Amino acid sequence: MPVFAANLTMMFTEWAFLDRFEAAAAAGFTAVEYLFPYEAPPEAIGERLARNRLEQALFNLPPGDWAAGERGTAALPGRFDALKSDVERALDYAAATGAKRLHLMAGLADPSDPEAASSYRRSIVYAAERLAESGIDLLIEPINGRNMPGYFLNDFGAAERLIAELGLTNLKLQFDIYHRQILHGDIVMALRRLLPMIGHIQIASVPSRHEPDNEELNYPYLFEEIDRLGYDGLVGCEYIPRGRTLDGLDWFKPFARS
Ligand SMILES: O=C(O)C(=O)[C@H](O)CO
Ligand SMILES: [Mg+2]
Repeated sequence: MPVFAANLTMMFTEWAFLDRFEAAAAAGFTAVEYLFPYEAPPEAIGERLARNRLEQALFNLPPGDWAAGERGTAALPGRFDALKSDVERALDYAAATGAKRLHLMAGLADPSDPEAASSYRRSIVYAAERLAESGIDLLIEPINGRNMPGYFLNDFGAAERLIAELGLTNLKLQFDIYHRQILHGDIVMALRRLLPMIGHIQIASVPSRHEPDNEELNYPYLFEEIDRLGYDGLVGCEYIPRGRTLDGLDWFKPFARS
């Protein structure tokens, strides 16, 4: 059975961030992910993880000025020095939480801009090589333009080619099924073909990005396929609960830690 990670940025928002760890564990999750941990001390997060016997699945490297609309800086020329310190900051949190995969966001840039493409490659190579020293994988994730207009990495084919071309053993694909369906569809055949480079999977309903129990995707079938493929990573629940988080967890009951 897939091992699911509660996304504490989008789920359990009825609680303060540091209290979400206990709420997720009480609901039966054995792992968590979130977008950004940086507003809490790393040791406080590490303590919550240990106290609640939770695995830290993933978080994002610092994304630039999120409040100002930035969505990562890796593809933004002139931001390389800041990216290097962002990598160090993320590594501090990875050390405190035991995270073994970090997601590097590209930023808002034109995919056909050679300067952006060059900055993106440079950032990825630097970050991947630095993370490799700690046995951590670097993930890149294609994101659809409806959710993130202008995002640089907006195509699974481009991500696949870049990962293959760079040949970095710890550079992996963050396969968000929600984005895959919106961008390209053909989810199962893509899971089968890209499995060797998949470092993390995420789920949500399409088109509303709610619990994986409704709308256009057949998640019970997809969970069985993930098992058939022998995927041994984690599945991040990156969805917006329709109502209260706990009221929307019927889909999760067969997978919950008792
Ligand atoms: O947008 C997504 O799907 C992600 O997973 C990013 O990490 C956060 O925007
Ligand atoms: Mg995602």
